[in-house]
Amino acid sequence: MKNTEIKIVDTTLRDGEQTAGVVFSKAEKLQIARMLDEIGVHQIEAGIPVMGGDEEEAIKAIVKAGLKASIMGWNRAVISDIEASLRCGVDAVAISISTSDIHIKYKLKKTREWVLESMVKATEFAKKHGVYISVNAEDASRTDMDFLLQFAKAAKEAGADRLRYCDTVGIMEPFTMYEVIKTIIEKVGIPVEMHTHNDFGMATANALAGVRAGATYVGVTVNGLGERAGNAALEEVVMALKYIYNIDVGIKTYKLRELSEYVAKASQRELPVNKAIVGKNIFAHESGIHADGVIKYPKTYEVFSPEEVGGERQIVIGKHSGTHALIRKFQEYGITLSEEDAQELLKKVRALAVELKRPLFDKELMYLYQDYLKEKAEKEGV
Ligand SMILES: CC(=O)SCCNC(=O)CCNC(=O)[C@H](O)C(C)(C)COP(=O)(O)OP(=O)(O)OC[C@H]1O[C@@H](n2cnc3c(N)ncnc32)[C@H](O)[C@@H]1OP(=O)(O)O
Ligand SMILES: O=C(O)CCC(=O)C(=O)O
Repeated sequence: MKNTEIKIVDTTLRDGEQTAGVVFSKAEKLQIARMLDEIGVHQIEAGIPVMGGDEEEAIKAIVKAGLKASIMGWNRAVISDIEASLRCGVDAVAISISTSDIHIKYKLKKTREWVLESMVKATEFAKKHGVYISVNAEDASRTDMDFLLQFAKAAKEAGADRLRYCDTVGIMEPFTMYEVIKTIIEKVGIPVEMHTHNDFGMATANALAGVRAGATYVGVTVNGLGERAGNAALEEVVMALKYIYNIDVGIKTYKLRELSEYVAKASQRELPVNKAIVGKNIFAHESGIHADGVIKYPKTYEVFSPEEVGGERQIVIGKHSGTHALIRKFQEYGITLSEEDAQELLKKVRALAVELKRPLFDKELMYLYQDYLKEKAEKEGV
């Protein structure tokens, strides 16, 4: 597949900020938009203009920043929402409406006909104003397939440039996702964006399944922020496309860690140390067999190098270490350990790591080494 075919649509500033309790300041929104633009995302969903106030000001500031990325405003299928987007000067609008019967009946309290009519009216209105249009089928994954196809066809006829398939409650799994997206593309012939949620931990897998079926846009958020369990994470999707599907979407991946750390701080949602791709510990190796392998040839236990995502490798000395890692650690300090010294010292390392319930700092290793030398000298009667 050609690399340029898949486009990344980032919604950190819309769905990401909808994470319960998260608020970005206007300055943070602008800075995140700049960083997203800098790493090369195709489109930034900047927020919800109809909210007015700070949100509207932030979106206007992002538009004025003159970024390379397309700037999208999110809207309900409501004309006044779209008018608010147009006032912000965005070049793209998302027009969203629920398509599942459960949403239509219990949330909107309307009918399928009303949904079609509202979407078509809103799309035709936006089309007249010359903006790019994504029509979003909210709760698409719980929507009757015949109705979803009818909705997608009507969106295309009304002038939509793409359909956003929303797995709103994260209920899909990759095998079904593949079939559904393939059917939409074959039967309607409209470009599809994947918008997946992580309620069952499958947001990234579902997004990839959609790409495999022919979707050409992937909606993501930095660090997987978003409603409830969040959305497919930008860093995961980009790296998985590259290393699992061999699709390079042209993102400057060496800046991912910096972006993730900024968003973690601005959102006050700390990055777990084992967070895929950008966690602090994902290139940390303690186990003897792993550390030995990585010292000899990093690809034995690393799919890509830490530098590629702005991270760094650490060889951690702790309970599970082996002699190869220990010898190498002491080499960093100009100390050559014999095999026998390393074996003996390792016993002390293990005992102390168990006592402290953590790996050891370099300073602690040096103290252990000094103790070991003293004991050895005493034994030898020196
Ligand atoms: C799955 C998602 O992420 S959808 C995006 C969700 N994001 C947000 O809600 C964040 C921003 N939201 C807001 O600021 C407000 O909810 C606003 C400005 C959009 C609307 O505010 P209010 O007018 O006060 O309405 P409120 O939010 O309480 O209720 C939503 C109304 O929109 C209707 N609605 C919901 N979705 C849609 C839609 N896609 N298209 C048309 N109408 C919709 C609801 O049925 C309800 O209408 P009702 O008043 O006739 O019952
Ligand atoms: O993206 C949309 O327009 C729908 C709202 C959403 O975020 C979702 O359904 O998950």
